[in-house]
Amino acid sequence: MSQAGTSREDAVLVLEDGSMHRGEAFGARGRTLGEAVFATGMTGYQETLTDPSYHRQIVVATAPHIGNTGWNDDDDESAHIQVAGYVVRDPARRPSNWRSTADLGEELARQGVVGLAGVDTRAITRRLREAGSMRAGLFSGDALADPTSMRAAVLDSPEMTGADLAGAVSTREPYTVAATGPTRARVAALDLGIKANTPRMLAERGIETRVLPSSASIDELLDGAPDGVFLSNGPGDPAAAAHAVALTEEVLRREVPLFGICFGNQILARALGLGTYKMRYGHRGINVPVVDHTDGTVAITSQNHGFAVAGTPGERVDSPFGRVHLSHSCPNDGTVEGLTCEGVPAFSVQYHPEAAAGPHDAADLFDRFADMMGNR
Ligand SMILES: NC(=O)CC[C@H](N)C(=O)O
Repeated sequence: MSQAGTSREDAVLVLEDGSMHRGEAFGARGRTLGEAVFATGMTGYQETLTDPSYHRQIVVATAPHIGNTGWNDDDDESAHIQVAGYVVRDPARRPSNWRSTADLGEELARQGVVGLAGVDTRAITRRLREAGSMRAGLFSGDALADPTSMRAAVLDSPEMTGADLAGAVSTREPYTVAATGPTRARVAALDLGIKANTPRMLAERGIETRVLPSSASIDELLDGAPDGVFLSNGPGDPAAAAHAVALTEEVLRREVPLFGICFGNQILARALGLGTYKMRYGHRGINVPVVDHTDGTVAITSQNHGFAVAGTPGERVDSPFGRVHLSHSCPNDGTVEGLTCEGVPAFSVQYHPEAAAGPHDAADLFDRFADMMGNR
């Protein structure tokens, strides 16, 4: 190894379709398996890598040059890197930023995350776009093997469809994030893979957040009679998240104000009796447009999802909890991007108002939640 983090050692990405993409080892050496997905953000790799929603996914960065600003002490969205593996084209040889404390390749190695560099990430992305996200493996160092056995390992690995993963990333113990300034409301957040910026943005609005493990009971969730319940983002298939869906049904029954983002949007949908499905390749980027059908406005949003809520954007459908407006959609492909309940105080979006990384167009959704709790 020439220096920690990067070297000219071989590494290979093996996709489920049998294609092999050879490049150089980046980060830790070894073997990792996961679902290969592509992310299009030009910036924000540290937030992406530490977003728990990427658990068990091998992320391919379409931006060709990654690592320019190194790694810093401020931008983690959780306690550690969450992706199963990282694939980049051209890692920065020398990071430069006033906040940088480490090199990206070194940090991946330190945290034991296997990566691959020096491959044509746009060609890989075109393959994932045509064939869809697929199971994959990264192999380097001692884990490099003959193509047949590497592909067999990939074909042996679990599918993302049906995967119940929130429990693997959720907090073990409850914790509280205090409001900045006087406390205006108290929220119970079900941690299905929550990002650090969410309680922070609630705190800025005078909201105290108690974060609970995904396994919490309804009594634990509603202990102390919170003013609202928040359903976080998170990894895995919403169809496998039966406990979170059951909790949500009970919250809706009790008419406690509820706000969900991303996985939380899918959980709310299922609690309302709507379906969710696996998208071909999903939305992962920081410039995804979303139309709000209530007023025709468009927001540019941060997104990271591979499943979506079924239905026709703009329509209103009946649910056990009253009418539901499929109130938001993505104009790129017509995917449902948000729900507004008209019979109970609940709404959700498929995108990330907490951004980190990404634009702040949707930050007012936290104000909408605060107002909903204020008007209780
Ligand atoms: N960011 C998220 O919450 C992702 C939700 C879900 N795991 C999906 O892939 O669609």
